[in-house]
Amino acid sequence: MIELEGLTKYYGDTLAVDHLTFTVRPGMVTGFLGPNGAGKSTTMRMMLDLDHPTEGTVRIDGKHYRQLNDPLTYIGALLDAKAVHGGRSAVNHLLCLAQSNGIPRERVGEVLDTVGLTSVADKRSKGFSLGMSQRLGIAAALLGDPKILLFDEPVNGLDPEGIHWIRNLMKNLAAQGRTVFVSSHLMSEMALTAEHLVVIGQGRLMADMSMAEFIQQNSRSYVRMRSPEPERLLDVLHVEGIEAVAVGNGSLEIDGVPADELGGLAARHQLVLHELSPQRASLEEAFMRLTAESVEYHAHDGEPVAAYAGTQEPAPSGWGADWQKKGS
Ligand SMILES: Nc1ncnc2c1ncn2[C@@H]1O[C@H](COP(=O)(O)OP(=O)(O)OP(=O)(O)O)[C@@H](O)[C@H]1O
Repeated sequence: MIELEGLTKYYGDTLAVDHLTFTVRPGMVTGFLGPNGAGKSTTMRMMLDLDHPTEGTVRIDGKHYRQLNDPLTYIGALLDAKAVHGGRSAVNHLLCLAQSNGIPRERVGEVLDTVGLTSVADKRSKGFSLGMSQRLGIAAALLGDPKILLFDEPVNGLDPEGIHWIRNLMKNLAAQGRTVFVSSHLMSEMALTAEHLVVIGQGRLMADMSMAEFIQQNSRSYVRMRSPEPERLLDVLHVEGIEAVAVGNGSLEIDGVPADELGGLAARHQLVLHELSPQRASLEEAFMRLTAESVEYHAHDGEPVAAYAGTQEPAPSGWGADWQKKGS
């Protein structure tokens, strides 16, 4: 497993990661979520000793990364798919990694096959599309057959077939008892892949819980009812002391009463129902709700905004003119 304790990183005056303490456990896919600039990549880089913490520690199976012999056999990672020597062929890139980590060369062919790059194994990686580079990065992560895998935005650039493939790959790796830690901005994808979530905002831990718990705690669940006799339905609910909100189309929304209870009540009063549906928010809604306050950059509808909110500074160049930093 991966254990973080009080992990903190300052870049100059910028606090990128703020006393993060959590454990990533084996046997499941753990999703790592946070708005842009929340500190996800910085945290993953520190897990791999690519960045040094200002404070705190990361342990990989109880050891510091530097103490691992042949680290690729403990932990494999895809961080930046384009961070490869473009002049090298896919096979040579993997052979170099294999040699420096005591991994037999036959393994290179195996992982190229796993990620579907065998036919372009001898091509230079600088000609690879983003999707092909992602696959090569995943091959590198799998090379040492590690127990722990980190993937930063692994579905970037992949087509629907590729996304489906990586989803199954991650689930299979977790089912084999491995620790799989993955960041993604694609909430619908994360909802299908991860069982557990770690959510950060402005470098701080905001949630560390199961997917189901996260959605339940950070969203509203209610039941929608629709009847051709909305007035009578409202009366019946009123008599039972159940509050309902009319939302148009003759639909009512009811909080805090299970759908089967409401169905039973309608049946007892011989009320015809055209709809009786429990509504549960999506991961995306739950995420937006939890992180609304910690989002660093907001897009604005309508007129472009030229300056930071709450400061007199001009908006940073490189950002679209309609991006605005939230005053904190
Ligand atoms: N090398 C660096 N030098 C200075 N500041 C940095 C550096 N790397 C990251 N930061 C800052 O640290 C904060 C966290 O950045 P990080 O890239 O870790 O966030 P992230 O959650 O991965 O964001 P995204 O979802 O946009 O990739 C940001 O404010 C960022 O500007």
